[in-house]
Amino acid sequence: MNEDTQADFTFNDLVYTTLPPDFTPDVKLSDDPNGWTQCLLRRPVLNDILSTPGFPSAPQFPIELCFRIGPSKNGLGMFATRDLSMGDHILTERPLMVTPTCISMPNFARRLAGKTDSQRSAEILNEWEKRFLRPCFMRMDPEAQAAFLDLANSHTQDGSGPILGIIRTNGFEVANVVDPEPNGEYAAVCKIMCRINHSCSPSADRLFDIPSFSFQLRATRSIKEGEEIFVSYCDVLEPAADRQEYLESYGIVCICNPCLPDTTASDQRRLALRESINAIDDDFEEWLSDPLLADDYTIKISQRWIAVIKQEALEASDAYRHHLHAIVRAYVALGDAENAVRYGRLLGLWALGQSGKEDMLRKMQSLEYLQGREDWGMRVCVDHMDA
Ligand SMILES: C[S@@+](CC[C@H](N)C(=O)[O-])C[C@H]1O[C@@H](n2cnc3c(N)ncnc32)[C@H](O)[C@@H]1O
Repeated sequence: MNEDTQADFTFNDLVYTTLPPDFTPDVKLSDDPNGWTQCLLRRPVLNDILSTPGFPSAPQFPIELCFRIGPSKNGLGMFATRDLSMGDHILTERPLMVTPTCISMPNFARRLAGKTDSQRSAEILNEWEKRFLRPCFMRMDPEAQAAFLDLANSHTQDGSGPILGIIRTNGFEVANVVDPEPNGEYAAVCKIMCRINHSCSPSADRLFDIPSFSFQLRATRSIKEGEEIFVSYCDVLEPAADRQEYLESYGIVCICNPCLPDTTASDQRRLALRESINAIDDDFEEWLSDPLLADDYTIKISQRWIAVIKQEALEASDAYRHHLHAIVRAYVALGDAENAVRYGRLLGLWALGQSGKEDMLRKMQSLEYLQGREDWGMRVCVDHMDA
């Protein structure tokens, strides 16, 4: 890549840029094993990224290769090549491209007056491709362009150009790169991570680390050698019909287990699970202040919900974190060292899977930390027969 194609250029408030910045002449994308990302960003977002503490830093890679990409029920997919446990690091990857999911075109909109809906839609898609996405694509190294064009495209019949079609099929939300204004989300396309298929009971999750400008993929539950690894493209606690509506943008008719008819029982479990989160704090306060309630009152409640989470294979969902935390909090309040550490470790592994950071795991499985909390031993154990 040479300096001409590396230099930033702006279009209205949008900036075409290469991250992390590197202006070394004659350096090719393939010369750096971590690669670069071609980005189209609004100026405030770019400024936020550039001023993030630690940016730019080298990505942290897994110790060994533990997956392969191969044929699946849904085109290519990712498969484990060894047994994996919750929190295990599967992949680190810098995206090929990051672009906004929504672009306002106020001047262009005037040209659409008097056209039919389908004409308007075709012209908007064409403008988006030509004016906004193609310049970003043209900044890529030829190898990156080839890898990008090799990705799946489920939008070949709806008027999307090839670049937009590939972004719509593969784009993963970059959760922590967001404009302050409405519709300010961004989508990232990666060479390897975009081969992972969707499941409404996923086994892995991805997180984006701004300082290294890379995704990390981690297991959210045990995965057996040879098993396909899935992430979720949607909110897994939504009912099946709502999930399906969202998944249509990826060109997916989901056929994973919880989406197979009849979905009523699974929908009810997921809805109840979502609502269970709201009751956790009230149950805990009630338990703390009522010595007549059994010592394991809130623990049993959360354990029952964790059984539902396992039944639906939803360990990746936030509901798992909430219920693990509720159990840790109860054991801490009871001053039960063995169980506080046991569940603290599970909570730490969950957090590792979501954040890629080991410090939470170290903290949550440390008895010293748990005993140092102000709520340690807070609930006075009473003999219920005498109470
Ligand atoms: C991000 S790509 C995943 C990798 C893709 N299978 C490939 O061959 O490159 C998304 C596409 O994979 C397919 N896909 C992924 N998950 C699916 C699922 N649960 N059900 C049906 N199709 C799925 C759809 O064609 C979707 O448009």
